[in-house]
Amino acid sequence: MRLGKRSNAMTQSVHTASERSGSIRTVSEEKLMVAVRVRPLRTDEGPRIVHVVSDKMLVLEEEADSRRDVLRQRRVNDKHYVYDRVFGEGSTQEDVYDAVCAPLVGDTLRGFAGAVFAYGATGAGKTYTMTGLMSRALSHLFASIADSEHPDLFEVKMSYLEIYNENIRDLLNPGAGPLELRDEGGSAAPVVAGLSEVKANSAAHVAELLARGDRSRTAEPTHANQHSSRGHALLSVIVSLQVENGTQRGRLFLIDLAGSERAGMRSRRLEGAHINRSLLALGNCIMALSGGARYVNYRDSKLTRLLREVLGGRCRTAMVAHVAPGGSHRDTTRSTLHYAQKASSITKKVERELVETPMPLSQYRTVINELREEIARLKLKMKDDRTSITKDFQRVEEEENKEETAASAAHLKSLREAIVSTFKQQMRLRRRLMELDSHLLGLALDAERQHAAISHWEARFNRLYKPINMPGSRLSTQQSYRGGTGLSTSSSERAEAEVAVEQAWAELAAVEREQEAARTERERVERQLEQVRLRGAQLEQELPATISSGPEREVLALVCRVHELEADKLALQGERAARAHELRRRDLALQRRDAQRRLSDEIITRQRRALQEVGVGVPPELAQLYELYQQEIHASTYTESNDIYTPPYRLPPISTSLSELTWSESSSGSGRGSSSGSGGTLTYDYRLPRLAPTPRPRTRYSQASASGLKRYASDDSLVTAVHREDAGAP
Ligand SMILES: Nc1ncnc2c1ncn2[C@@H]1O[C@H](COP(=O)(O)OP(=O)(O)OP(=O)(O)O)[C@@H](O)[C@H]1O
Repeated sequence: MRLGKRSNAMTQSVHTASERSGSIRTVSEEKLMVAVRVRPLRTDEGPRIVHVVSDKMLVLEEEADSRRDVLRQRRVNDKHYVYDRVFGEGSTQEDVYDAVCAPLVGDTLRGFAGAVFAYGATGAGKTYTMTGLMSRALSHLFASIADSEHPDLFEVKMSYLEIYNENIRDLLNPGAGPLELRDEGGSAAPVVAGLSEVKANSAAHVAELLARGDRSRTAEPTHANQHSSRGHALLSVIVSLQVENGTQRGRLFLIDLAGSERAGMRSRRLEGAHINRSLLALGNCIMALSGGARYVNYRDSKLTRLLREVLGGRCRTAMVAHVAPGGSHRDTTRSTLHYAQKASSITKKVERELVETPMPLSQYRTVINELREEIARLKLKMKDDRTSITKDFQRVEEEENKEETAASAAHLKSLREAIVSTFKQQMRLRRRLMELDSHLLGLALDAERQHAAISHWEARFNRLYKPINMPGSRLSTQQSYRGGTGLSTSSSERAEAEVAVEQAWAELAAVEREQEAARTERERVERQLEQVRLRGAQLEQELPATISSGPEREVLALVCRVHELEADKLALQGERAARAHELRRRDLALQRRDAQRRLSDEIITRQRRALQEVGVGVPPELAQLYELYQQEIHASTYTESNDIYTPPYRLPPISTSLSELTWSESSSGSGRGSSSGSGGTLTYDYRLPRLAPTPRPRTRYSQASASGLKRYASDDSLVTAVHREDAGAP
C-alpha cells in the first residue's frame, strides 16, 4: 500500500491560513470525489443493463419508450454517466482502496479529516466494499506510523457506532443503551455523548475491535441480500500527533450506509421507514449542496446531523456509489447513479487542524498565576532600576562612556537570551505537565467508563463478579463469575456478556498501566521544571545590577509583554478546556445515573415479584409510591424515545398487578394477574413487567441466535411486545 496522490478531480487551490482561538487551520477548496462500483451480476437478477465503458464512464441501458416513439432505438435512451472513477465487476478491493481511501489515510496522518461513504440499494455491495476499506485503511495507518520518524508521538483512537431506527448504538460497547446526539452549537460537529473511544495499539488490535463491532451490527435477510445491514455504521478513527506547539489531529470516517429499499417490500416497516427517511434526508442534503444552497437542512435525521461535517464540513470526502448490474434493479440503479452525479458537483472547503493541547482548569489557573507573579517581579525590577539610576545619576554620568563597552553589551545580550530561553523551557515543561494531567484525567474517565460497562453487564445478568488476578493483570471472565441466578438468558447472550466483561477488564488493566506510566513521567517533568525555574530565578537576580539604560529596559518590557500575552492566551484556553471537561463529566454522570436507575428498577421489580410469590401485602403508601415511581419513569422514558414507547408498549398501572393483589382478597385477577380464587390465596403471572423498560431498538428475538444477530434489549417485556408485533406483521 502506498500514500497515493489525490485524484485530479479533487482540484487543489490556493491555501490560506487562519488562526482561531487556539487552533491553526490551513484551508483548501476541493470537489467531493465520486466513484461508482458495479458488483458482479447474479443469475437471478435479469440481463445485464449496466456496462462499464472506461474507468470513468458507464452506460445504463434504458427500455425503449414504445408509447411515444416506436421507431426509436433503445440505444437512444441509454444513458452515459461520468464519474471520478468507475470500478467494474472485475475490480479488486485493493483497486478501490488505492484509488479512493489510501490518499485519505495519508491526509489523516497530516492532520486532515477524510471520509468515505458507501451509498446504494440493498445488496448492491456497500458492506463488501467498506469491510475491505476499513481493514486496509487501519493496517495502512499503523504501517505508516511505524515507518515515521517518531512513531511514539502518534496516538490512534477509534469509535464505531450504528444508527438503527434513529437510535445510536455503540458498536464497541453494545451493552450500553442508546446514545444521545448532542449539538455543540455554532458550526461545531455534534457529539455522541458517552460513545466509547478505544485506543488502538496495532493493526491486529484494530481487526479485533472491528470484528467485535461488526458482530454487533443489526443485519437481517432481505429480498436482495441474505445478510443485509439494517443500520448505518460509522467508523471514526482519530490520529493525534504531538507537535511542538500542540497536537495535530487527523480524522478518518468510514461509513457504511444501510441500503434503501422500495416501500412495501418488507415486513419490518418501521425499520424500512427509518432507513428510507434518513437516506431521503441525505439525498436532500446532497441536492442542496450540489446546487450551492446557502442553507442545508441537516436536522432531518441523525444520519445527516452526524454526516454534516463529512458532506458540507471541512473534510475531504469520497462517495462510493454501488449498483447491481442486473435488469431487475433498473429503478434503484438509475436513482443511485443520479444521486452520485449530483454529489459530484459538491465543492467543499477542506481544513487542516492543529489543536493546541487542552489542559485541566486548575493547571491553567496555577500557570497563569505564576506568569502574573513573574510579570509583577520583572516590572518591579524596571522600577528599581529607574530608582537606582536616579540615585546613582552622578556615578552613571561619570561612567557613561565606559559602560557601553563591547563586553557588557555581549553579557547583556547573552543574559537576555538566557532569560527568554529559560522562559520557553518553562512554558514547554508546564505544557507537558498539563498535557499529562489532561491525559490522566482522560484515563480516569476511561477507567470509570469500563467500570460502568462491567457494572452494566453484571446488573444485566445479576451475577457477582470477582476479579481474579492473572499474569499481566488480565482477568479471566469465566473465572471472574461465580454463582448467579439471573434472568433466563440465551447462551449467545451469556457468551456476549462474558466477552464484553473480559474486554472491559482488559481495557481497565491497560488503562491502569497507562496511568502508572503517565504518573512516572509527570514526576520526571516536575523535577525538570523545578530545575529550570531555579535557573530562571538566578538569572532574574542578575538583572538589577545589569540593566541601567533605556534600550535594556525595553528588552525587559518586551519579556514582560510576552509573559502577559502567554497568560492571556492560557486564560482563554482554560475557559475552553473547562467547558469541554464539564461536558465530559456530565456525560459520565448521566451514564452513571442511568445505570443506577436501571439497577433500582431491577431491584424493585424483583422485590415486587418476591412479594407476590409469597403472597405478602404491602402498605398502601408503598403501593402508591410504586405507582408514582412508575409514572415518573414512564414520563421520562416516553420523552426520551417517544417513537418506540407508543401506547401499546406502555405497561399497565401497578394497581392492576400489585395493589389489587394485596388489598382486595377477592380479586378476580384481572389485568396481568390471575387468581386461583380460593381462600384469598392468589397466584399471579410470574412474568411481571419491569417498572422502567429501557428504550432499545427492536430486533427479532427469534432470529437473533440463528442469524448471529444481537438482541440487545435487556428488557424481557419489550422483547415480548416486539414478538407480538412481528407476529401480526404481514
Ligand atoms: N464487488 C463484489 N465482488 C464480489 N461479491 C460482491 C461484491 N459486492 C458485493 N458482493 C456480494 O454481494 C452480496 C451483497 O453485498 P453487500 O452485503 O455488501 O450489500 P450491501 O449493499 O451492503 O447490502 P445491504 O444494504 O442490504 O446491507 C454479498 O454476498 C457480497 O459478498
